Amino acid sequence: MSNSVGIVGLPNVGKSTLFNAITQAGAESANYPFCTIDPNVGVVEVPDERLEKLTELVIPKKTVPTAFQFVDIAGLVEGASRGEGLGNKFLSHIREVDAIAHVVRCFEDPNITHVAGKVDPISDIEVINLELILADMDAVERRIDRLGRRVRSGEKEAKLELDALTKLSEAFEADKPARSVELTDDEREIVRDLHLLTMKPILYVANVSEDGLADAESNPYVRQVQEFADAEGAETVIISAKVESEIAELEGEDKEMFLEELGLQESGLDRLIRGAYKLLGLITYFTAGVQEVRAWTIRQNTKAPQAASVIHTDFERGFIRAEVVGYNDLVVSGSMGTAREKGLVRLEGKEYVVEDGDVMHFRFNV
Ligand SMILES: Nc1ncnc2c1ncn2[C@@H]1O[C@H](COP(=O)(O)OP(=O)(O)OP(=O)(O)O)[C@@H](O)[C@H]1O
Repeated sequence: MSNSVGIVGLPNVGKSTLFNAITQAGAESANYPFCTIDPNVGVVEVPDERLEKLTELVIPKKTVPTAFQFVDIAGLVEGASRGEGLGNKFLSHIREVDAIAHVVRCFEDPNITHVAGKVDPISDIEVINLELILADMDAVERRIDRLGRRVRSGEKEAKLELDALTKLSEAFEADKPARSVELTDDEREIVRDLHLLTMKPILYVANVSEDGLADAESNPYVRQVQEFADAEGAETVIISAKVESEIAELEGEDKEMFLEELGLQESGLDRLIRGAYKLLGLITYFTAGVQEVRAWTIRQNTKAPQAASVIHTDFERGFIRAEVVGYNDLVVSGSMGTAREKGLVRLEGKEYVVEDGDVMHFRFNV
């Protein structure tokens, strides 16, 4: 499963600084076979206190967190949809990611040029969003043109498709993204293969200066970003990319001391990782054996055999049943044995929908 979040934003807003922090703090991609090895891809492990607790309980030889990837998508400038800058190449990179983290400059620095001459988060967001909307509009219009003959000959499916495309096209005309359009499940299915850029879930990353981190909530630029995001039903994560790149160089106690000095509970990167994981619609289940305690990523509403397939396809093919105990039940019990004695370990079949925090053991036969 390749879950990836693309980092986008105008030039000089702090994307590379943030991406460097990600790769510095990042995980060995070798541990995660699904991750791409590419200089523009940074693998991050998902911080999860539950995994630490399970490690204390089971004392395994190894603990492995779950991971996903960020992709650095540099090169978006005004006019990209018309081929300016890296233009279409840039847009095709966004097409491949599952969600978007949009970095917005909320720091002042006279020495760092702003492409538009001044710091103006809403205008920056709108420039990028407009490029994405124009690219989507182009894709939708080309599809509408191709449908023409089939619609005229009265084909019912073509008519349904045209209705969906028209709704999207009207939204684009009003500078609204595809994700704001209400589509039926059927319509959503029909337009899925267009991989519309503005259909992808998005979160905004407000990049503030180091000094501005303490009272970021009162930074008017941050407030503007938050209001914009709220109106779209999107989340905002406030970070200082510069500070994150410093934190990423530290480990253990040094890192904790630095965070304490800054008055932070956890790094902004950890908050961003968690926000992005949620944005992708992902949940975690665990396996907990003496060899290895490990977190695994699945989409919400995944049934047990498909959840098992992220460990190995044989687990899905030969799935018999799963032994399941909820994380809290296991922690309260103190051990798998006690949880079993208390009747908290359930046997579940093929139709079981795995929940976030389930501790699973699969029985299979191939
Ligand atoms: N939070 C911050 N506070 C102060 N300066 C910052 C912050 N984040 C980034 N910078 C500085 O802003 C400058 C531009 O950052 P960066 O190169 O990361 O931008 P970018 O978005 O990757 O630009 P490009 O797309 O042109 O590569 C750098 O000098 C960087 O150190």
